[in-house]
Amino acid sequence: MDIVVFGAGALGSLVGGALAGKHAVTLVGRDPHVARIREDGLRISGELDALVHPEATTDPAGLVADLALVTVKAYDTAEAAEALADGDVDLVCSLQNGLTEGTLRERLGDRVLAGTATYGAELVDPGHVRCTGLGRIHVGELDDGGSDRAERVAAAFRAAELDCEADPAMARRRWEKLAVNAGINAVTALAGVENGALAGPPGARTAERAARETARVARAEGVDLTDDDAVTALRDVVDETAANRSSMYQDVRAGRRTEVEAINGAVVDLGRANAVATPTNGTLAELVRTWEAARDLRPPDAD
Ligand SMILES: NC(=O)c1ccc[n+]([C@@H]2O[C@H](COP(=O)([O-])OP(=O)(O)OC[C@H]3O[C@@H](n4cnc5c(N)ncnc54)[C@H](O)[C@@H]3O)[C@@H](O)[C@H]2O)c1
Ligand SMILES: CC(C)(CO)[C@@H](O)C(=O)[O-]
Repeated sequence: MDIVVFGAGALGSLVGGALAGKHAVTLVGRDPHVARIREDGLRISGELDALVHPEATTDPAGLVADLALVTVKAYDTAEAAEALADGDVDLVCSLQNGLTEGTLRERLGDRVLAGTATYGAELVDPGHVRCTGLGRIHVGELDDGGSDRAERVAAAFRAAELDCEADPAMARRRWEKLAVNAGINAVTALAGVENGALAGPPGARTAERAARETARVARAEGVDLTDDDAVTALRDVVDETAANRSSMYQDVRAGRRTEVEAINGAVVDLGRANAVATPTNGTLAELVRTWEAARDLRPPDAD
């Protein structure tokens, strides 16, 4: 399978590098990471160990592939969609956090599949990505139901020894992951703590309120996710990733823009559209925005 990975950062390099052992993979990213891959190959260390030589480019024009994986940060999704629309890709699958498939579908139509990834990846140096945790990838139709194309994508991932399954209930899975991110990411980023700090009060209270709010919005959007489902998923991830720093915590520590708009912000926006109150998500979003604004990390048109 010819695969383009659009957004060769931590997750894109890990997944794209793993796929490169079995498929024709082109990583689309930026220098110096791309330059080093072109020179010396891509080193994968940590829970996975490989040295692979995928194609790598900084040029997003004219991409042709059977499958394009989108692994840019949520706030770069529209740009990725534009670039892919100018190319010739048969299928697109996001592995991003947050609700980004709508932005992709606006530009790319029904070529877009939904995806979630719980592998942990960290870019160590240009040309070197570390797998910080094995996980699972789920792919499927945005509007639920199984499909041959989702099964084909999952089989391609499994052929490269990635843990992947096609999920006929991706809407529920995407919202469950959103509830987990809405609960963990902002609280750990603002409090400066690893995920395990949310195993009990006081952090658990705020995290679980945010997760319950997200479940209520999910149900208003027609997705069958109970408050208990959301809290159980949150508690399981807190337990499984107790020693991890969430991606938003890592972004804040590095002084980078966060994905708060695609996580807590998206919950608030969709809550408003469905007349569902989301006070905890609203407060978390405003606090992270305050941090971003103090460092000029917010886009000029942001409210
Ligand atoms: N890192 C993880 O462990 C992990 C796990 C699960 C989900 N995710 C999600 O995956 C997504 C990516 O996360 P990440 O940690 O890999 O972020 P990252 O910042 O390491 O990678 C994104 C990469 O995309 C590149 N990029 C953005 N726009 C581009 C463009 N127009 N052309 C070329 N390159 C472009 C950036 O330069 C960057 O290297 C996020 O939504 C994140 O929440 C990450
Ligand atoms: C599941 C998760 C919250 C674990 O840290 C991860 O999605 C992240 O860090 O964004």
